[in-house]
Amino acid sequence: MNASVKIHPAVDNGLKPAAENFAGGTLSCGCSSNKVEVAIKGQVAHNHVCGCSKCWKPEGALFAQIAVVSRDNVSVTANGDKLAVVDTNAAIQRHACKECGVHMYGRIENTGHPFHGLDFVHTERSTASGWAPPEFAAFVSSIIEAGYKPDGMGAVRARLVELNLPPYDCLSPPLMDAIAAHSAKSKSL
Ligand SMILES: N[C@@H](CCC(=O)N[C@@H](CSCO)C(=O)NCC(=O)O)C(=O)O
Ligand SMILES: [Zn+2]
Ligand SMILES: [Zn+2]
Repeated sequence: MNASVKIHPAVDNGLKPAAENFAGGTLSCGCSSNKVEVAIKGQVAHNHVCGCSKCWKPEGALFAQIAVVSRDNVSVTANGDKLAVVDTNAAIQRHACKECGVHMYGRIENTGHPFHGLDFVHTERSTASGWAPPEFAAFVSSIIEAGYKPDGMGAVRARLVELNLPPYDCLSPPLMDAIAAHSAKSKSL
C-alpha cells in the first residue's frame, strides 16, 4: 500500500461513484463572501487527476482534479466580475477568481482545437455528490516540473494504480486518439 502518498483530497480515500441521472451542481470559489458561482448542467466527462503546472490544485495537493463538460452547460451565476483569465496565451482559457485564485472554468476559444466546445471544471468546488469520478491520471511526470523529487515517482505511480487511476504522461489513450484523429482530419488524411 502506498496510501502515504497524497494525490488529491477527492481521491485519497477512494473514488466515489457517479450518480445515475445526475443533474449537475454549482461550483463556488474559495472566498468567504461574494463567492463566484458557476452552474453546471448535467454530468461531466473524462474526469481525471492532472499533474500539469497549469491546472488549479487545492492547497497542498499534488494533482488537480479536472473534467470536461459542454460549454453550453456552463453558466456564471454569481460575482462573475471577480473572474479574470489566468493566461490569455494558453489553449485553455482558465477563468479564475481574482481574490482567492480558484479556477472556476477553463474554456477553449480556438475553434480549430480538438476539444473546442468543451469547458474544463473542478467538480470538487461543488458540494453535490454524484459527480463522475476521475478515470485516469494525466501529465504525471509534470509534477517534477513543480519540484517533486524524481525518485518519488515510482511510489506516486503505484498509488495512482492502487486508486484505479492509470498513470499517463500525457492524456489517456482515448483522448490522445481523439486528438490524433482531429489532426488527421484537419490534414484531410
Ligand atoms: N508539462 C506541462 C504540461 C501542460 C499541459 O500540456 N497540460 C495539458 C492538460 S491540462 C488538463 O488535462 C493541456 O492540455 N494544457 C493546455 C493548456 O493548459 O492550455 C506543464 O506541466 O505545464
Ligand atoms: Zn474567490
Ligand atoms: Zn492540467
